[in-house]
Amino acid sequence: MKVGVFDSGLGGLTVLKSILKVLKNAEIFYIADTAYAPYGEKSNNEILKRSEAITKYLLDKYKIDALIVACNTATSAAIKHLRDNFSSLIVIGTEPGIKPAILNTKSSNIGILATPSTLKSDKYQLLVNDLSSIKKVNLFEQACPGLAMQIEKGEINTLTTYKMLEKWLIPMKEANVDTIVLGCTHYPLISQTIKKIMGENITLIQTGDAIAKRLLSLSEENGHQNIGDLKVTVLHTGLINLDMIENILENKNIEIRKCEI
Ligand SMILES: N[C@H](CCC(=O)O)C(=O)O
Repeated sequence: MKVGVFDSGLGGLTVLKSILKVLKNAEIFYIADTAYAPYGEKSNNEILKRSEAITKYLLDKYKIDALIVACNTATSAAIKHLRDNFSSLIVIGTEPGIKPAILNTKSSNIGILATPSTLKSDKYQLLVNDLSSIKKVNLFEQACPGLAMQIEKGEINTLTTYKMLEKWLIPMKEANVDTIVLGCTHYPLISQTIKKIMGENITLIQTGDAIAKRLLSLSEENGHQNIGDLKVTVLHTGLINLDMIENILENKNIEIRKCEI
């Protein structure tokens, strides 16, 4: 079983980490498209072109069987196109976990942190409309320009990141938000900073484990035997913070190298 995973940079490693907990007997190729990051401040068309180029690369070079779009922004811009054009692949995307947030909230006030592109997308709007019948809730949507790049630089705990978040989170805190959807795969990496501002009782929703579970079940339906070793290669198109990779994946045995796409 060969699995391709991609994101604009380090964020998708939060999804990869969940996959590493459940998947065996597979080779995983992770693309951090840092030469084109951030995706969240680019046009739909640019994101779609990159998503297509990366998928072609993974298919031609590594003959992947499954593709995980470990990025909410690329999922909103390109998932339909990828499914239509690469029909031989299992394609799994990443969407903001609004449903688990609705099921979790007691105050009925939910915060959504995501990139500007994700929040502007039709796909996001459709998701919100679809879920609105479950329960009446107030959504506090906040686009976070610049935040993914702070994380790429390794600024997880710095004062600049704290101040950035404080400006966006204080209004949520004042509105009695008890659940926040981390609608960008980079944001679980700053969970601690978010908790410092919102308090330890805040529930933060991320979807890595659900994606990993779905990958395993679709793979097994296709005959995958989940016993054996796992090999991971991280490829990056531009510069990348190596310390961050080690911190996120906790020094798992992985190969890291640059690639041209
Ligand atoms: N990690 C990506 C986007 C970060 C970026 O703006 O590049 C996401 O889930 O939306």
